[in-house]
Amino acid sequence: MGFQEREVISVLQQIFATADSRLKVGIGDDAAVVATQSQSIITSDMAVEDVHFKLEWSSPFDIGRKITAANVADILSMGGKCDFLTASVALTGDETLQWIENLARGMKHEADLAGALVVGGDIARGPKIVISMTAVGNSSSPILRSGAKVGDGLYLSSLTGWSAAGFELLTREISINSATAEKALSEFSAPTLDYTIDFSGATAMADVSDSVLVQAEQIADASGVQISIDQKAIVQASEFAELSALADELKVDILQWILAGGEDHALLATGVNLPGIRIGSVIAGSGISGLERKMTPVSWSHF
Ligand SMILES: Nc1ncnc2c1ncn2[C@@H]1O[C@H](COP(=O)(O)OP(=O)(O)OP(=O)(O)O)[C@@H](O)[C@H]1O
Ligand SMILES: Cc1ncc(C[n+]2csc(CCOP(=O)(O)O)c2C)c(N)n1
Ligand SMILES: [Mg+2]
Repeated sequence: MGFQEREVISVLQQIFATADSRLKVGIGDDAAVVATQSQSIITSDMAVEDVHFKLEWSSPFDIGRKITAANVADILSMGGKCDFLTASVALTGDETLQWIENLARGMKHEADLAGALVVGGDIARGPKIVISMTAVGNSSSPILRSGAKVGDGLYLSSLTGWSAAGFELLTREISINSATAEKALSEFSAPTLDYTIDFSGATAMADVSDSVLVQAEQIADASGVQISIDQKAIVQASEFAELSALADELKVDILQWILAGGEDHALLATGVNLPGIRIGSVIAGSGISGLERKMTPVSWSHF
């Protein structure tokens, strides 16, 4: 074992140090003390070694970014802003102090982008690395999955499928020297969140963790509507051609990546005249429609 627990805490204390006035008591006591808004949004998300990441595929910095992004995205998808994060980490003991430091630096990097503070966490030994984060955010008018209305459009904040493309390159051990392949690998290792998109006018929203199809179905079910996907509109998206070239090279169905791939953490929203990419419509009925029959997309499922 290359480190002591108190050394790790001391490194974390330095990395997450802040003079932000929202934080009253940070790392070092039994719990953090923070100034919350009158209505908070709370969510948790975890990443498990060999299920969400592999040590040979991703740097500790990217693993830290990815788990933080996954948590922050669940706050953004409620129409909220993320304020605080905690990070509970099981380590095997085979890591170096530097590996742990870089994991924390990745968390801090993404937390900074989100305007959030890492205020605490926990460390324990485990048979594999497991990272569980909790995020606390705020919104005076949260956007739920249940608000989609007939007549709304279905919008993506950015084109999905990049993370699935990176995952495919890694699992098939295909090495392609191009900016497109680089982008896919980078989006898999740590997705770029769409912090600037204004979906405040959305009637319903979810972040794409499992897949566009799974999340669209969740919105349809919660809202009591049908969501019709417009495959022709997806083809018009600005990044489609670039991703399509990579899909052709790998001989895969690009719609499998875009509609059934997960972990992009793009925002999927319904509403009228929203920004982003319009990929469908909300109509009367239930479930998902509009897919060409030949396509039977399978999305990620843990069990
Ligand atoms: N172990 C658990 N205990 C209590 N509630 C849970 C547990 N696991 C999930 N939930 C709740 O179930 C709901 C759906 O969770 P799920 O993790 O599928 O959604 P999500 O956070 O959008 O997805 P993702 O984890 O892929 O980001 C959420 O309200 C979540 O809080
Ligand atoms: C090593 C490795 N194998 C497979 C995958 C793919 N993967 C894991 S979880 C998930 C969906 C979201 O899960 P959650 O709902 O838990 O956030 C996907 C697409 C990966 N990232 N790493
Ligand atoms: Mg979510």
